[in-house]
Amino acid sequence: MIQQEQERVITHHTVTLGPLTREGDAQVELVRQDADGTQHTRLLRVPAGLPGERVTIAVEEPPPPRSGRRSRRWKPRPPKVWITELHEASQLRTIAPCPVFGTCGGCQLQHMQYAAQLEWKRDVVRQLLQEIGGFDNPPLLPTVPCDIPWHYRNHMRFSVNREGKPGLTARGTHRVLPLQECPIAEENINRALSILSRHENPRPQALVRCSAYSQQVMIQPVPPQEVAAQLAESGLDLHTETMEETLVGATFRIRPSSFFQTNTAQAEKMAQMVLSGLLPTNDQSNEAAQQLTVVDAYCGVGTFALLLARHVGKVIAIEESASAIKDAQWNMRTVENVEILKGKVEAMLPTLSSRIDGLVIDPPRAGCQQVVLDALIQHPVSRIVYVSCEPSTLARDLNILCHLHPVYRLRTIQPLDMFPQTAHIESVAVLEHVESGQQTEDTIA
Ligand SMILES: C[S@@+](CC[C@H](N)C(=O)[O-])C[C@H]1O[C@@H](n2cnc3c(N)ncnc32)[C@H](O)[C@@H]1O
Repeated sequence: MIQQEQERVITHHTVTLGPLTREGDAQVELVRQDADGTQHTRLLRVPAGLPGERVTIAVEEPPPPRSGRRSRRWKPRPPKVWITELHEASQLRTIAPCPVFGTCGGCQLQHMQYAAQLEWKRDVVRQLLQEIGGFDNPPLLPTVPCDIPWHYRNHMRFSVNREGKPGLTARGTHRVLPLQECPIAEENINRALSILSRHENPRPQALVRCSAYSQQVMIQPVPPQEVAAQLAESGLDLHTETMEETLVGATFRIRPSSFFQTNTAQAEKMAQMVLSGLLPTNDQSNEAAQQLTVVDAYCGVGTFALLLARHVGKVIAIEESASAIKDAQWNMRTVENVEILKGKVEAMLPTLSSRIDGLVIDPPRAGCQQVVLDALIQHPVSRIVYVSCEPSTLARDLNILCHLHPVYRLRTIQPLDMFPQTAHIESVAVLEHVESGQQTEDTIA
């Protein structure tokens, strides 16, 4: 069936959905036959679908470029696809609570039962470790669940539309869906959002951060007095330049542009995983830990550095962002055994790796640069905890450290669900140095 509205060309197809892509969409192959019998197969991604489901989908072709406006950088957009009818639902399906789920670019998995999300994330990590990492049987532990997989985000960056209303953008577009609440944002962010959405906000964005343990919220740009008064009336403690968050009993100061883990409850579990991955566990463990020098590479505001400093002899923390460094210096102001280095990990770590006992490394999605991996291969470190927000680059780096140069053994790898309802996957891998001649078989410790 073809429906034409002005320039919109929409076709409908009844199909059975295939596996989920890494981005959390269901794949489907559409086969079209030409008059001469030639078959054309087209791979489409269906948001809010699940493997095995029988559905009717609508496919809207992207508009052609306006004549004369085609630049050299123009690329055809993928078609917009959505489910119009669900004929046979998967047993893993649940009702997505958000009215804009499927259209909004924020979440991809609200329609999937939470236990199935955890299992899917583990399977993705396993597959990437096998295909990219070269691990036949990786020591993969179950995904650590988020105890309450809703209202967990302590940081939202809302886009603001022409009318000044904040919201999130629709998938694959810059179109703002104005929102008064979001089911994955912390309740205090939603409270602030509902107030902001009654006013005209400056474009292009409104950043809202909150604490999981207090009424502090930080909003940028700084709201005008009238809005600030309404925020205060609703019980929120408005901060504009810095705010504080608590993690494993320590207080961290955070500026608007500094990185801080987005899910405070899961960050607590992650911090414990980092500590148990790096600290010795024998009878003399306290004394032994006091002898260690460890590096916190890509340290942000110093989360792991501050917690490690309670246990080890010395921590060296490396970070390039000026804003995060200022926060880290404040966070570590009373701690004497942490040295904070401002600069790039790729410039600093090679000068340090020969004299350290442990390393926690938490790079951005792109993973570690080759020069960082080279330094860890040339001067092996006894224990490494690699925290990753992108399992494909983690698998690539583990392949280099454990197989291409078999210097480390992968002891454990564990996904940790930092981002429920979305396709983002965080993992923590623990590596240990293998002396030459020892076997490098991967183990679950
Ligand atoms: C994923 S965050 C980790 C932060 C910290 N470990 C935490 O748990 O809060 C990555 C951090 O690395 C910093 N960064 C990115 N590239 C860097 C580089 N080449 N050298 C040093 N720091 C970098 C970013 O500014 C950011 O603070």
